[in-house]
Amino acid sequence: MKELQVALNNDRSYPIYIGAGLLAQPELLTKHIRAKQVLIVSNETIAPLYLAKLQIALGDYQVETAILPDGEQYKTLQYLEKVFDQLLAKKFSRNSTLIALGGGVIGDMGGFAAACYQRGIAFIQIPTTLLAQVDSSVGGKTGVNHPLGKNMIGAFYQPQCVIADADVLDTLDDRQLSAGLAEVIKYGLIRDPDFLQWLEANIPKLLARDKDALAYAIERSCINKAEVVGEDEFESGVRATLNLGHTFGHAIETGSGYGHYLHGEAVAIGTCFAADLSRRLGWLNDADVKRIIDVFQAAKLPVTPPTEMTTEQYVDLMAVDKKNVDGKIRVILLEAVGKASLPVNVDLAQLQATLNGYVG
Ligand SMILES: NC(=O)c1ccc[n+]([C@@H]2O[C@H](COP(=O)([O-])OP(=O)(O)OC[C@H]3O[C@@H](n4cnc5c(N)ncnc54)[C@H](O)[C@@H]3O)[C@@H](O)[C@H]2O)c1
Ligand SMILES: O=C(O)C(=O)C[C@@H](O)[C@H](O)[C@H](O)COP(=O)(O)O
Ligand SMILES: [Zn+2]
Repeated sequence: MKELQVALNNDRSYPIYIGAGLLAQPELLTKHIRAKQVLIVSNETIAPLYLAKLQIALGDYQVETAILPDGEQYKTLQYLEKVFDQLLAKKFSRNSTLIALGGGVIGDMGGFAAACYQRGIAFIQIPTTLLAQVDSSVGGKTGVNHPLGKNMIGAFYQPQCVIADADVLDTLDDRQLSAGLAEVIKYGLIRDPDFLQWLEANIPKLLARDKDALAYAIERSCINKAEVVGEDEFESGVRATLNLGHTFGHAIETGSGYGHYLHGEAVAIGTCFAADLSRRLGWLNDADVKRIIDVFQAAKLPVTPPTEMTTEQYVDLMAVDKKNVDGKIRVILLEAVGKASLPVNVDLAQLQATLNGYVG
């Protein structure tokens, strides 16, 4: 097992445990639980696979469950309410613990529920998708979607620990594995060019679920994420680089209806779009853009946006991005392959012209 640390101020640092068979090691979990009441939040797909293991590990606790329907379209305030209903119905007190057992949707919702319930109860992330193990379970961004914008209601709220058991990825389907690779590739593009090179050589192994390759990709991704979050927990600077591809990606997710495109797929398309904008600014050349498109395609990810949406719809949705300031759309671009910019104001005419090239 590998143990990494997310280093934060005020004693809020926490470990990320990465390895095989971790769900069968109850002490990893129990050493972070302070009192008897534990609520496990999961969904209808994951619970039948892994809930019993956790319940066995927590044999001495009062374990209750909140099982949500599966899908990005349920990452809403309405379904968050189901978690609060259960916490209240079972009379959970302030020293109780919420465990999020699932992918990014469950992690974001569970974390937000924990942040809100009685103004904050302890929270543990047990990520079960590649995307959640390499990105969403680390760093404390929690929240839900709104019909008009992705992750628009939420809080920064850090977990007590993250337990990433690589074995659970065995049951993940290939499309979800590829979606996770989009965020893995992101680290290479924004700050870790050596990792990008490694990925270019090893994506076939990752797609074939080679255990060593996956373990390495998860660890190196978490190292990158932990470093960025440790430097800028609340996104006043460098953390915004983790949003590469997300301004456009979130517009695709919201505009096409949550759940149609997976988050990682939308991020892959959004990153290729950001690469195109970076080329127009003279920061990348044609070969750089091709290299970026190639790496996503090698990971079996889409690279062009849905044409059912219009330029106007895209611009409208990008106008509600959290990085925007004073009504100006701001995006993360690439100054080079392996080096992200901080948020850049985009010229509206150039944005529209670029979008017209894709969607007419
Ligand atoms: N908080 C953050 O920093 C952050 C970072 C990236 C993404 N996100 C959010 O995460 C969400 C995407 O997360 P995701 O890609 O994990 O999607 P997801 O949570 O919807 O999970 C994907 C699918 O895989 C299933 N699943 C999960 N684990 C499984 C397993 N082990 N075996 C079989 N099936 C399994 C789920 O039930 C679901 O159907 C988005 O809402 C995105 O906004 C948040
Ligand atoms: O941790 C971060 O910071 C990220 O931006 C990670 C992203 O991969 C993630 O999708 C995040 O939820 C997007 O954040 P948002 O602030 O744009 O909603
Ligand atoms: Zn993301």
